[in-house]
Amino acid sequence: MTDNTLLQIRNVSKCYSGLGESRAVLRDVSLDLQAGKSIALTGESGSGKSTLLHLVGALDYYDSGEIKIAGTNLTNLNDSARSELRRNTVSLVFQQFNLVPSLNVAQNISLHARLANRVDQTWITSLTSRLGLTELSDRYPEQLSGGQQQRVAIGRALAVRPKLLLADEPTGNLDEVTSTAVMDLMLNLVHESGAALFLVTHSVQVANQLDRRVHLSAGKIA
Ligand SMILES: Nc1ncnc2c1ncn2[C@@H]1O[C@H](COP(=O)(O)OP(=O)(O)OP(=O)(O)O)[C@@H](O)[C@H]1O
Repeated sequence: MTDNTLLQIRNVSKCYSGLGESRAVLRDVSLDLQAGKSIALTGESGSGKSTLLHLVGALDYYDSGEIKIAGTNLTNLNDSARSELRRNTVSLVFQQFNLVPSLNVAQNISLHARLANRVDQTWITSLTSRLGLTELSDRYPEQLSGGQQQRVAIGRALAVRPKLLLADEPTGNLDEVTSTAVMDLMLNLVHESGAALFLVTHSVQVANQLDRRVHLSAGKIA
């Protein structure tokens, strides 16, 4: 582990059990991600990509191994410490944009920053403008296109200036042209904010835009 290692995954394994059987979904997965760098996680459907992302986002629990984020060990971390990590250090962008329908664009973008009590209005105003959302600030999610909604979700995730941005197929719902534009913007903003990016994608084109590509095959890093 080097000094600027932000995410350290060591020998992580996870099984899902049900109907009397237990199935290994992740086996002995290890990787490091440095601050300011990006990794694309690729692999066939069912290879365990989302499961790994959820473990890193402290949304689920591993059976063995260890995950550390910015020096914090997720093993045995209690629920309130997990929530705090998700509020202050890690942000998530999903394929489904998960915007709050009753809040307008400006309110959605600043939502998590407000909840974390970390509103930096200069950064939020700049983010909103860079994302091309200034003119749309008063609109509600249902009045936006898919690409616009995803840009709001990216703005909301970056508004808190997370150390680690997790993204699960963030452009999976968008057409190719919109996807490329949204990805370019997201990568620029991630780079500018100094965050590390851990992104799940099926797209080789998207993966090639990141610093490194890690391939999962049947729960193991290939
Ligand atoms: N809650 C769960 N209970 C039982 N099995 C699960 C659960 N969640 C996922 N799985 C199984 O674990 C395996 C890995 O799922 P995961 O969603 O991580 O794959 P993925 O690589 O992200 O797939 P995709 O690219 O299709 O989204 C799959 O076989 C899936 O059926």
